Amino acid sequence: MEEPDSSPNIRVICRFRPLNQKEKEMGENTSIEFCEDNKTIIINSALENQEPLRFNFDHIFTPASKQIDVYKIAAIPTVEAVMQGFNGTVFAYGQTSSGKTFTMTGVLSDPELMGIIPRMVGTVFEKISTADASVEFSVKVAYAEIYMEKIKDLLDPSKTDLKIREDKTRGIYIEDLTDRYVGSEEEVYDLMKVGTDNREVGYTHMNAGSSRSHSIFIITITQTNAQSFSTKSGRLFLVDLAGSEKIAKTGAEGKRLEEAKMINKSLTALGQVINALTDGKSTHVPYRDSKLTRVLQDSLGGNAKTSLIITCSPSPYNEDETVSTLRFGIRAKSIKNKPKINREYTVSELKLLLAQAKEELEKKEKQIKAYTRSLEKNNIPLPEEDTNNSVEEEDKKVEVDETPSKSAAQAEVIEELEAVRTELDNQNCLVQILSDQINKIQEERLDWDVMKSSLIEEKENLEGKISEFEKEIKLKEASFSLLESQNEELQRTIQVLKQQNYELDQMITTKNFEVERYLGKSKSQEDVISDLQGQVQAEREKAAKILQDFSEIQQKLNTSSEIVQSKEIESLKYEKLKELWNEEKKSLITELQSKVLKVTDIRKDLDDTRRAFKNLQALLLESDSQLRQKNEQYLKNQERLYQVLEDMITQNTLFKLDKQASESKVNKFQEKAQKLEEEVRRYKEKLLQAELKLNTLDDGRISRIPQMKLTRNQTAQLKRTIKGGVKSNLPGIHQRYYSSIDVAKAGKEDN
Ligand SMILES: Nc1ncnc2c1ncn2[C@@H]1O[C@H](COP(=O)(O)OP(=O)(O)OP(=O)(O)O)[C@@H](O)[C@H]1O
Repeated sequence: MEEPDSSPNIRVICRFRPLNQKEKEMGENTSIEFCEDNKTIIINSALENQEPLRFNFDHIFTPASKQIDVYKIAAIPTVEAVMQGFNGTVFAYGQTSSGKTFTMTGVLSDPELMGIIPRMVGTVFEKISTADASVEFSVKVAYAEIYMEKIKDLLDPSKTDLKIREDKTRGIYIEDLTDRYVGSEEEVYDLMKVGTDNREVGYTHMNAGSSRSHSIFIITITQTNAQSFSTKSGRLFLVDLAGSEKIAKTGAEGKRLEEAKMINKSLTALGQVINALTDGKSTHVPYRDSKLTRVLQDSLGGNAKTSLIITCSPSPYNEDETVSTLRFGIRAKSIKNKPKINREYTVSELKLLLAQAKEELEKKEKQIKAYTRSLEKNNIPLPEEDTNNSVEEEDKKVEVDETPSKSAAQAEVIEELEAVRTELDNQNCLVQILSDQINKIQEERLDWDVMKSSLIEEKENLEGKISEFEKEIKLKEASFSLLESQNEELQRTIQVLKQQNYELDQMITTKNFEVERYLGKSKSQEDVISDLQGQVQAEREKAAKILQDFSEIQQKLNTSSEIVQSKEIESLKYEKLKELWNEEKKSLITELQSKVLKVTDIRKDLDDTRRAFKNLQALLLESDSQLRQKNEQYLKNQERLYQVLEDMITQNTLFKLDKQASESKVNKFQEKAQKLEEEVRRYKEKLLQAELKLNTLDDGRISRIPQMKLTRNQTAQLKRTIKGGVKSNLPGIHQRYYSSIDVAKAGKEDN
């Protein structure tokens, strides 16, 4: 068994067809050199001065390759992946008449020449027949074509302009496209025949049976495990593109010309999508530029494992087209897809997810409680719970979210829960950072408060000291002015005493002069002189007394001047001290003001932080209530799922009963059919005998019995399942000859 492809890249396989009759007539030389590694080719151009071109692909098939080999390499990994629940695409691209339809469909009636599509169908049913009996499969088939930019349903040609839609569970799909349940490969071949007959095919100068449309054959395989009810669903896209052509070369005109233009336009859009996906700089991929690229959106860069088969002609006559096809393949090789298994969860898987979610919820609740405690510890009030919160709205939202697939809804809820959880984690982190900050700020604030009160105390002390100083200064100023006035008084007294001293000196001098004059004039006057001398003596004593008083006053005056001087020095010192203190006071006031400003800032910060903290708390509570609501919703969903499970079990039992009844009916019908066949055989024998008789009697007047033309029954489409390990009841393609459903172009001759 081939291993499914694990690379996300598109696999590109190149196939060269043999030279056709027309090409052989132009010469059998080929410019293609196939290397032994089966991955490289060199094109030795017929043009002069043209360097050989080298191309490398995942595999290259020579013109001698067999259909089975192409199938093994190009398609088996894809069908394996589809059976595992991946989406898979195989599409063929190439010049007109290069062998796309031969590779994709081939000759249905010939086991050797049949192409990829019938072989894949065979593999699907083979895999179902060997699968575990506990797995139930349903296989659906749809067939569409894009012709002149319109999508036509090939299984119901009345649907001619179908629309492309996209949704979460189905991805990109064609709306209203007939999807038929099939139970065997033969049923699929029948539908292929119906579709191929409805396809736009026409004669061109290059290909007598040229496909004028892009065809898309879709097989959807859904597997349900009957025990766990888990489902996987893989969609297989098998695309046969219309061939690109040079209009001048194909000589298209009229309707063919219009078709060719439209084909080339959509292939150009395909090239542009591939360029945008691979050039590494495009921000937009123009999938919507054509129906083809929109339908192939998941296959190109999306959810699918894709193989591209590029088909080429080996003739030098088609060298340009071959090189351009090879370049297309090289570009497509670097497209990276994102394939994933399309599955739905089982009840037990959902239960496990629910248990995990509950565990998460409990963890969150514990965290919330811890935060609430820490908030209370920090004296931060808890915001009031908003009980009016729109539970109804949330319920509605969940209901709307409930898409057709329950598992998708569960997955979405889980995803949302996960998102809420991450958000909560982030918020908790923030809350932690903020509460740390708040604690730090509160500590700082306490320090500031202590500092502030010590500063205020210091300020008050200083102010007290200042007023004491001022009082002292006032006292000293008063005593100083008193001293000054005393000083002035003393000065005045000194002046008076000096004046008196001077007058006394004058008087003594005058008296002395008189005495000397008197002594010189007469001795008799000695008595008078001694009297006068006594007077002088008395006057002298008086003067001496006055002088003594004066020197005492002088002394006093000196001491008071000294006192005044020392007072003056003291006053100067005090002035200096006052000045210094004023400066210090100023700087202290400035410092105090800046500290007060800082405290205000901190208070503001604290208020902001508190506000942010409150908001976070609100968010936390909101998230908490959302989580609780989600949990409730989960439980509701779980109940609903149990209900669905019970319904399904009941249905299953009913189905089994129905099946038994149907089987017995079928047996009865088969018995009846056998009897009828027996009767028909008898009638045929009788008829033959009668014809023989008639022939002997025939005179030419008896007309022939008209032949009955059988038409295929259009059965109503009920879901049909095939049990794993059960072989389809019709013979396989290898045992049956399909003369009536050969592909229109099978074995046709080229022009
Ligand atoms: N590998 C091959 N071996 C033998 N015959 C082939 C091979 N590939 C193509 N042919 C024949 O070449 C002819 C053209 O092939 P086909 O119709 O598959 O081309 P195409 O690419 O689908 O053309 P268009 O784009 O015009 O529909 C057919 O008759 C087909 O049988």
